[in-house]
Amino acid sequence: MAEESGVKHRNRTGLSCTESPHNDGVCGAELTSDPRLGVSGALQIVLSDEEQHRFSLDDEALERMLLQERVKDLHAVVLSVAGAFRKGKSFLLDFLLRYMYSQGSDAWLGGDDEPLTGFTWRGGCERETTGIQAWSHVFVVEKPDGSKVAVLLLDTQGVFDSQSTIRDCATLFALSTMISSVQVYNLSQNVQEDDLQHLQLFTEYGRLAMEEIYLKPFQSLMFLIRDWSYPYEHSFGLEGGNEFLEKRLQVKQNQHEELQNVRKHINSCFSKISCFLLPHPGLKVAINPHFDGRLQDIDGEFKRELVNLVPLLLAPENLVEKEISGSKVTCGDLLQYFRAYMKIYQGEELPHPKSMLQATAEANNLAAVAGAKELYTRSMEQVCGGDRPYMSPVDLERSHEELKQSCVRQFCGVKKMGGEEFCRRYQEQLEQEIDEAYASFLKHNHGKNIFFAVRTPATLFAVMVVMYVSSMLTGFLGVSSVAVLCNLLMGLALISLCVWTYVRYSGEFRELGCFIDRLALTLWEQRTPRKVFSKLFEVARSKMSQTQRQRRSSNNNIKKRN
Ligand SMILES: Nc1nc2c(ncn2[C@@H]2O[C@H](COP(=O)(O)OP(=O)(O)OP(=O)(O)O)[C@@H](O)[C@H]2O)c(=O)[nH]1
Ligand SMILES: [Mg+2]
Repeated sequence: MAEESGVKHRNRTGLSCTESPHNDGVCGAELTSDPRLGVSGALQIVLSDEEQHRFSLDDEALERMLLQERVKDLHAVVLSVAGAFRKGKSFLLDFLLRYMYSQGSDAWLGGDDEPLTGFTWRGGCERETTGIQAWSHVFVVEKPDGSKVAVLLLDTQGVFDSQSTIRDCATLFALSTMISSVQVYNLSQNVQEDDLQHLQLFTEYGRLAMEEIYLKPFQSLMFLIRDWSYPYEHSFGLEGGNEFLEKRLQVKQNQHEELQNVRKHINSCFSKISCFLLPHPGLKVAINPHFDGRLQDIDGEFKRELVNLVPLLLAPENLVEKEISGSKVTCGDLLQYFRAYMKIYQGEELPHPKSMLQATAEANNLAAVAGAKELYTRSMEQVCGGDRPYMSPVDLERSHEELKQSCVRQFCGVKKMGGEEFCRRYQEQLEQEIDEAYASFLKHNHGKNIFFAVRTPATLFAVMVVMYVSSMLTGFLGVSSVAVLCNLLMGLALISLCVWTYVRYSGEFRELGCFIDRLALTLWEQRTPRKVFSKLFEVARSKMSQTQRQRRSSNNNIKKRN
């Protein structure tokens, strides 16, 4: 009977989606036997990978649902319910389904002893819904102006369950907010400051993923406060809710900047914000493990307010069509947006939202790293900065080691959050950054060495001298081809020297200057002039012996002829 700690309410028929003509051709749905709901069901459109903490789109199921002939060209109205887990989101959505299926009947709430079915809901403390589910039946509704719209209902994974990271929660909340035209933010008892802070974080994560930032990136947000216990201050329903929310979201002059920013952010994100205060549904709903959603077990006050709430969201005159960049979106377009947004969240280009402690600990540690590194750079500038003369590398290394140690001591001395293990990672980062800075100081110091400064012109000059002597020698020995080659190389060295001087003087064509420097360095390190010279000498010697041999044989021939 009981699954985990509560009874699941979904009533599967076991029918396959292809067996019925009434199921909109959508597969993957959990089918229900409720005659009101037909054989439609909850369709898992965003699947969550528990281990990898990744989400994926069931593209095929979504395509079959949104590209049905009867809805694909209709403007979409998307209503989603999101918020903390175990707060009655799926339960509420099942009443929304009853309303949609009743087609305007006043008795839409149903009979007293009918179990509540649709999106799976249950009692207990463990989470139920995962990823994002859509009701497989897309409702076609005619608005008072005669236009037809397609209404989609989305149920989302509750945030802050014990298995999801902040990033998972932010991804699902942001995705559902970006896709929906009405987002119901389901809260319990009150609007706490952390509820607002999380809404700020999640909507900012959504805004980041949108290609262009519009003045108001999202449409309608309704704070739905369940188990409202203060009707004597703000009455149940929309009016009391709006009064209450206006007070909560008010930006006051004497408010701390942090509080002001949260409020300004939320106000700036949504075109319309409202609030509805819903009473407690009664103890049977909250704690009876056998409660299956029958109206007879629900408090009258709750039912009265439910009758006011649901038409506010779904009555034809109140339906809000989904708009992206100012134009209304059809079901067909919605599929493309869903795919595009999902891809962004699957990629790695967005920053990862973190828990408050982790973000604060990171900020603490990064600030301490920056402070310690600045101390190192400043001190090293005094030791071997731009205007200081060349310093012996041994002394420089000694200064570096001393400063590094004192900077690490400073880093360890700063009070930081996150614990020892966490801080050690940042200490390692600091040490690495200091070593990199040292490498650059070392290079700079090296550049001040007079010998280093003249290395390129000295090498080129040496090449010129060697080539000059070689060309004289080989010319004298009669190996004119080698002499010409030597002259050519001497000319090239001279041109390189001129170019290098010009680059150093003007600061232009620096790539060319670097190339000449690298060439000179290679010659310098390999002692190539010496090698070239010995090679030339060898070539000249072999040429000489060859000409001597030729001369000898021609002399012999002459002698023979005589
Ligand atoms: N206190 C209280 N409980 C409610 C309310 N509405 C539904 N419940 C109960 O809350 C429990 C959880 O309902 P669900 O609809 O499964 O909750 P959920 O938010 O979808 O939970 P997850 O899918 O795990 O995120 C059920 O036992 C409902 O009977 C409400 O307004 N107040
Ligand atoms: Mg649920």
